[in-house]
Amino acid sequence: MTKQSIIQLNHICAAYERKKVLEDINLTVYEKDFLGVIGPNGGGKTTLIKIILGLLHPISGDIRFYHEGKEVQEISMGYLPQYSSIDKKFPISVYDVVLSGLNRQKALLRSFTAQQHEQVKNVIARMGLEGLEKRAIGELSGGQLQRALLGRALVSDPQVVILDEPNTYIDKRFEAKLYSLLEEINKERAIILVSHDIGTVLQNVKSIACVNGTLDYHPDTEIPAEWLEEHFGCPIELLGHGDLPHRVLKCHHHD
Ligand SMILES: Nc1ncnc2c1ncn2[C@@H]1O[C@H](COP(=O)(O)OP(=O)(O)OP(=O)(O)O)[C@@H](O)[C@H]1O
Repeated sequence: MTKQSIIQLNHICAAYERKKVLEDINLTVYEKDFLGVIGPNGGGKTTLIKIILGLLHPISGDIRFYHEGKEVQEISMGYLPQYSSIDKKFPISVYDVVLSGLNRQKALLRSFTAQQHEQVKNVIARMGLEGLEKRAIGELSGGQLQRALLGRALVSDPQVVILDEPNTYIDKRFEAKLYSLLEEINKERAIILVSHDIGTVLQNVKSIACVNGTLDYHPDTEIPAEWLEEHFGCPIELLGHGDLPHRVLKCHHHD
């Protein structure tokens, strides 16, 4: 069976004022894909996500969306932003954070429907946040906040879930659970995962986009060690995941 594309980026260039950040990017995301986006600091990973989400317009190139093989205007996307971009002091409860994930589906000037409130309750239960519905986000642990925001990303039942650096929420206990939850979610929808943590990415994703101004796509998790060394400029620990898990510690010297 051929894989159906859902997102296609063609020759995308992106810039902030005059500074070019992404150059001639081509990328296809497939149905039920699990795409890892890796790359060094400032390489343009978040910019790529902003382009996909429509939050930033490319200076050239185009982005197309597909549903069941047909081109459509847009597809539904859920987004978990970077921890550093969250205003933890914002006075909003867990329930309202999750509910805000349905804003785009709410009819203008209408209240949320009973069914939408039911969706919120179901997601809160799935995220293990029952009992915390009324708690302000500023009073949550990193892991609880992450689950509330993941609930917000999932509540609309989107076709793609995009997670920007989910491992910066600093809750090691939840991390293993997060990845088994993502595996579950991936049975029904595509996931795009941005992360610095190459080992975790390689263990969990199906395909990889290496971003550093330009984009190198790998349809599997075999990334040439040369790319990692050249673009990260520091020793990289690779965690293999064949039949026998193994670690390869790449070591090199700076001049
Ligand atoms: N709003 C902005 N205005 C101007 N420059 C920006 C803006 N956002 C990002 N940049 C610059 O664009 C480049 C790419 O940033 P981006 O956040 O996409 O990289 P990243 O790979 O996600 O980095 P990190 O891993 O640190 O999150 C960086 O040099 C950054 O300083």
